[in-house]
Amino acid sequence: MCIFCERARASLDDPLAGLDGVGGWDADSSTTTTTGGSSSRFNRGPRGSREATLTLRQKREAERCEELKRRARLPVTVITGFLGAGKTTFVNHLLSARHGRKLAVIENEFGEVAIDDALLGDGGVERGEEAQQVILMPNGCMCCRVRGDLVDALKRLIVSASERASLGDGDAPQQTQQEADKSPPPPSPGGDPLGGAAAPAVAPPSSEAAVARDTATAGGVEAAPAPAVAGAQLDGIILECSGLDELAPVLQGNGDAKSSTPVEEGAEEEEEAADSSAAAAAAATLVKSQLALSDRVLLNKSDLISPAQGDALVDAVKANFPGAAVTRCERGKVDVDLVLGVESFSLDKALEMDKHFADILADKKKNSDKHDGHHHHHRHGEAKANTPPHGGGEKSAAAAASSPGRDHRHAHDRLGAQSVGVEVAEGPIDWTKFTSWLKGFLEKEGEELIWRLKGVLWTTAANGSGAATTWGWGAGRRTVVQGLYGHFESEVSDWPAGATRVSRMVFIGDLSPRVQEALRAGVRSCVAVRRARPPPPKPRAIAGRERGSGVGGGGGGFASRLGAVKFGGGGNDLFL
Ligand SMILES: Nc1nc2c(ncn2[C@@H]2O[C@H](COP(=O)(O)OP(=O)(O)OP(=O)(O)O)[C@@H](O)[C@H]2O)c(=O)[nH]1
Repeated sequence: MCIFCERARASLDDPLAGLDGVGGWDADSSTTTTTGGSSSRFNRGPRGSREATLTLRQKREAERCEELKRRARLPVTVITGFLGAGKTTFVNHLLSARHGRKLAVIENEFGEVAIDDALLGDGGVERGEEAQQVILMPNGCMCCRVRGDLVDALKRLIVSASERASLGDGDAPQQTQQEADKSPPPPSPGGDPLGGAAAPAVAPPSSEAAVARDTATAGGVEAAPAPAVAGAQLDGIILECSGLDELAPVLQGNGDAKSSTPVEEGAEEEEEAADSSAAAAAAATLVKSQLALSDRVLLNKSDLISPAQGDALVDAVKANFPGAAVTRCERGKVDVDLVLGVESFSLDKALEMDKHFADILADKKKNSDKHDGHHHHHRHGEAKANTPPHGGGEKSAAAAASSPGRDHRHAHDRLGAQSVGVEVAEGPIDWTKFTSWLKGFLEKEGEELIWRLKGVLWTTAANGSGAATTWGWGAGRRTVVQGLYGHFESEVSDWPAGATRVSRMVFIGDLSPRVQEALRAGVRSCVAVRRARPPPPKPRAIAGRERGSGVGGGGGGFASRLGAVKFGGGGNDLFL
């Protein structure tokens, strides 16, 4: 707060204090003094009804300071939900809807290779009129590994918003609080990736997207102390989907029935069964903990269930989590006012969360020297290095009223998910080959192995036309692949002008090292074979009409003309 504001505040708290020497205060009578030609009256009426009047300049300063404070309040919305629940789809809805806010998305990408950023924002979202911004926080759990990054990102957004506010906004017309709440800070100059186009929002981590999309968020961060922000104990939104058969028991309270059982070393089958049980229990815990912290619950993919199932699920959520507003939707399409700027942050929940963090730290310390007792989640000696830190939502686990004492690591680890990322830039993927390989792989290895796959592929031009790979790659297509549990779909479009062609795929699931390697090799094996360009057509007799048109006159000219039209000027230019 600036010196003027401090004095102004002090004077309003106690008119006898502060402001001395600034405007002049006659303690004994209602007098007016003048400073620098500006009116500076501090009228003292009957005791207790004093009224201070600031100079225009002082008022400006104070207003500016308040403005700065107000603008620094950047609401943050955390979006979380399980793999494939529809978080990215929802964030894209937020980004493209016309709501008058500018949003930044802080996204915790779960996986070795970033995909979600390509699916958000510039990656093909039809944007609304407001500039948007996506900030990536690769591969981490919001509550542990990337917590510091999240705090940093939010701080920078706040600072950048404050800086913008201080740049000449003092003379701007005053907004109503409501307008101000909806009005994002203006872009800052210079293309600063954080301060540039947009104000903040947080996007989901891939799996539990905190968008803080657990991965996702949008909206604002209160200028709260960093730990509070980092805890993502802000507005929680869960996007849950159509897996109602599985979810309903969880919500009914018996989803934890298959809790972990002690596993004996060497009992392979039992261990696998326990793994599966533990994963189910961990998933249940995760869902419950996310729900416990959420103020808004979006039941997405309602198109995939019957109305009766939808009713049952809504009832179950309401019965178990009465604090949450439940909305059914398809493709995340809800009124944005339902989820942005609701300011539903709960201090109680936050405090509980802080306790949870303290527990985690203590637990971490206690176990640092011990062999991990949860050996069943990294079975068959799998390397742990690649185990994704699943779940910003587990941080909520301890905060979940139902299970405050849960071990944070349980939910992380028992999910037992690994991710494999593949990036290929040498050439486009032969789409026909890729689909055939993927189908074969899932048949052979089992569909349940891969929980989630997603990618943006540079595919041969043939994709979409059904034709086999041609001798030239052409411009290639941009193919978005989305898959859940053995089902996958694709969407083909053209690459935006100037975009770098590259293929990126991520697979998430119960992936042993062998399977991980097979997935990497499999994708790479689908790179299109670059065929030699066929020789130009032989010179042939030109029909009279053609000759008359001036196209002919020589076989070389014809071929050259053809090349220019179809292949961009002839030569071996196979890469248009
Ligand atoms: N039928 C149907 N499909 C949907 C709906 N919402 C999203 N999807 C599809 O579900 C798949 C996953 O959606 P995403 O938005 O990528 O899910 P996510 O939660 O971000 O997934 P992760 O990246 O794994 O965390 C995509 O193929 C979407 O097109 C919906 O309401 N109905």
